Amino acid sequence: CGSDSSCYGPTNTVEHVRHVKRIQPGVPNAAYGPKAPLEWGQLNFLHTTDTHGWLEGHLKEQNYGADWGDFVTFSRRMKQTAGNMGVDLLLIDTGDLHDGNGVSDATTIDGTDSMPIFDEIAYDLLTIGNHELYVSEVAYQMFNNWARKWGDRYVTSNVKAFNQTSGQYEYIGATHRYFTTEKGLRVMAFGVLFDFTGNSNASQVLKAADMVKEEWFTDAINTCDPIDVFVLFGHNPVRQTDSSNTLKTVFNEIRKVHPTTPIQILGGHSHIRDFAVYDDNSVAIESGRYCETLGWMSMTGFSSSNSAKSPFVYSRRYLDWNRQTFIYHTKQTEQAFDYGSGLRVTGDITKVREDLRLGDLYGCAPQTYCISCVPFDNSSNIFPGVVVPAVTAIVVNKTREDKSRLIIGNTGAIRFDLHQGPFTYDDNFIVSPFRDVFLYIPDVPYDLAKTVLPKLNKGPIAKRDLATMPIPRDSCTDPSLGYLTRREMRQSHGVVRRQEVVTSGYATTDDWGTDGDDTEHTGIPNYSLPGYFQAEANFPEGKDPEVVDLVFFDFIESLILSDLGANYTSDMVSCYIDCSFTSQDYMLPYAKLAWQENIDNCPVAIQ
Ligand SMILES: Nc1ccn([C@@H]2O[C@H](COP(=O)(O)O)[C@@H](O)[C@H]2O)c(=O)n1
Ligand SMILES: [Zn+2]
Ligand SMILES: [Zn+2]
Repeated sequence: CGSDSSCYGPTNTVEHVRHVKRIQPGVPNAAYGPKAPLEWGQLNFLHTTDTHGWLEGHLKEQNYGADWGDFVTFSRRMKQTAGNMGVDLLLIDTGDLHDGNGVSDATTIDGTDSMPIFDEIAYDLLTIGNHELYVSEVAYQMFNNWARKWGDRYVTSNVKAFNQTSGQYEYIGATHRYFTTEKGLRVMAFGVLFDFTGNSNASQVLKAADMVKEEWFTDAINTCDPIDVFVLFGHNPVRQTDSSNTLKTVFNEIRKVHPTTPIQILGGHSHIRDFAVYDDNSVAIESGRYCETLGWMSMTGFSSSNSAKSPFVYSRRYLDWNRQTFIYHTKQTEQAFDYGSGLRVTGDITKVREDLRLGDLYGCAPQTYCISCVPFDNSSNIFPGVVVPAVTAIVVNKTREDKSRLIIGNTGAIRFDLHQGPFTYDDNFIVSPFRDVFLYIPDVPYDLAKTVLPKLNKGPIAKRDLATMPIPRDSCTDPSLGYLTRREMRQSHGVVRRQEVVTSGYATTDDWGTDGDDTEHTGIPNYSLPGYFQAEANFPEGKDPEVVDLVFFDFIESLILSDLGANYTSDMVSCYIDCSFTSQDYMLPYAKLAWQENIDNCPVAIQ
């Protein structure tokens, strides 16, 4: 076919517009909650991304209090609405399913108990995130179990896994998916990961620039089968932030062959709400993180024969992940909303939480400590407030406890704010989910060791995405008295009470301005933070030590060695406490050590 336009089906016609048109949102509702009904189009999208195991919802933040069971009900009701309206609704996920919550991370292999909970969502398309590829066992779980189960709906256009039987790297999911929607739109979908290099050797990530040269890809974009719309979805920020972003590479290749066919883009990875206009016939949405946001996008402009009638009109909306939102947009009441399927999933999550003992209490945090709602050196910041004292007190090799030590970590290892009140087994994973081993080099001259942190913070970050991300919460809290069980917590915030106030939360600015948030919020402070933190432990009083044990996460070993210079090599590095002592293991002992006051009557702070 090549570039002969006759062979790639319907194309846009006539009216070419300079600016991508949008459906005007309705009049805002003054009361707290969603501002107006969603603007449905002919083709609609619900988008999840970077859920990172938060299937239980946010137990301490009522604005994100829905759980995955509520989402099951919502997605089913929305599919039915689409059916009743005679339009299409696609459900899409763009990866990072693990690392961030006890539901996904408290099992020996991440995801063992959380992945089955995804079963009840009828996703049309899913793709892989970098967090499915750090650990070989997890990559194989995706390859051997979930890719098989999801079939051609799991599209991993540039990610392969090593098949131990064939001895070859093979695509984990499908390279692409060509399908026809219920209403007859012919869709060609590609699912691309950014140019990720931190994967274990169980997988192989093809650079997008190479992927687009693969025969299957050129065949797919030059196919004689008609294509009404491309869906380009991937674990990739929708805005070109750095050279590892691959969406634009693929977009450009599609455009060479299909200059005006609509390309709907869905992204993730940088954990923000965002929307970008690529060209007159292409827009892109990114839908936040951690089951805080559900993304909505719609488009209209296909003729009755499905040919594109430019200009298309689009809408986008970022929905807060709570039952009030779900109930409002399905025109239900609190009493009538639930489906048995959703309630069963809620029950499954409760069972997983009980089996894994995620509610076990380890301490009572005296206040809230956040990652970026206050400056990095503020005592309410989680680094000086919790992480530095915790690693100082707990990360100690008993045989070397008399030595001075510098402990260095990447700030990206801390994933979420720590809320005042009960600190549970679950909170350990919420704050520090990774299994990054504490390594060390003994007796490094202090004059050299002390140069490492400044060098790290000047150099490239072991990718710290959170620095640019808004944290949607107040630093002040409103503790209600008494310790609540999970069920009580859930009941107390399952429905956000309507108040005549605008609460704090995401206030997003994107290519279309500031009206994308479904519920208006006042916004929250978001201070930037360095890529790395450091704790000084057991230093002599009033003077510098001669040498220190330099302790660090294995995740940043290569950076540390390069900053120490050529005299330091990996054979000088060993496990500090033992090779199973990781970043999952210091917060619980610290909570036991530092936060026992009020433990029997620990007030829950639900924001
Ligand atoms: N073992 C690990 C793995 C990752 N990180 C941090 O997570 C960041 C990536 O997270 P996304 O959700 O944005 O994909 C990575 O840049 C590291 O900061 C880690 O610390 N340890
Ligand atoms: Zn992520
Ligand atoms: Zn990611």
